Amino acid sequence: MSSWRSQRRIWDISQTLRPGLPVWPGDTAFAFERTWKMEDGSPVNVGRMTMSTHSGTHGDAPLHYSETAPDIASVELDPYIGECLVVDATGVSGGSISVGDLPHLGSADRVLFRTFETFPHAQWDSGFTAIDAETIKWLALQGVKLVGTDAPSVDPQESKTMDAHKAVLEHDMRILEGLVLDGVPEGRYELIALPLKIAGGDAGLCRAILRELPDA
Ligand SMILES: N[C@@H](CC(=O)c1ccccc1NC=O)C(=O)O
Ligand SMILES: [Zn+2]
Ligand SMILES: [Zn+2]
Repeated sequence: MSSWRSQRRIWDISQTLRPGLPVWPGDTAFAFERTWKMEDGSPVNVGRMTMSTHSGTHGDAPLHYSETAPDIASVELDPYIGECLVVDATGVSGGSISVGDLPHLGSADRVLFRTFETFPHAQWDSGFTAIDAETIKWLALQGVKLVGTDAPSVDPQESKTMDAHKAVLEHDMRILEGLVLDGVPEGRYELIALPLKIAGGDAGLCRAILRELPDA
């Protein structure tokens, strides 16, 4: 084992940003180009990205669903680092996770839902599993501060009322979307998923990981 590799297993639960990355219908396509090239005599290679704030694995800012709420540069970082519970919701039918679909959670500050058996890296899946607003409210009452999902949104794609996001706002919770949880067993992990500090940002790209908890 490499000397620098920690003893605690790490799961990279982030999408790879790349040209052709499936994005929300009508949203900005991901693009990457090199603007300074060593092959052209530049001392370094430098790239430029064009992307939506909601591309790939990201954290929503409250500003995304409320005009007067904080941007992603202003949110506290505590929700994005700490123990979390991964819940297997791949068996949920009916389009969204209801309270009845939840297992016994025990105490959990952060809950991540795995809705895909296999994450759709190559194509957009508009029929993704959302989360009922009632489920968000129930989680908040259990003390949950952050809800994550491998789906591109906590609301259904066709939602205009954004009820799940509004429930998150009501309870001042935080959201991670576009996680990749394939092969991650249900259970408790350390979550590290800090959103980029973007002034005025309605969301922030994350490099999200799960790490085995230290031996109790
Ligand atoms: N990840 C986003 C998805 C989303 O709602 C969205 C993303 C880009 C453009 C429009 C969107 N939503 C509604 O029109 C979300 O926070 O749910
Ligand atoms: Zn989002
Ligand atoms: Zn969202």
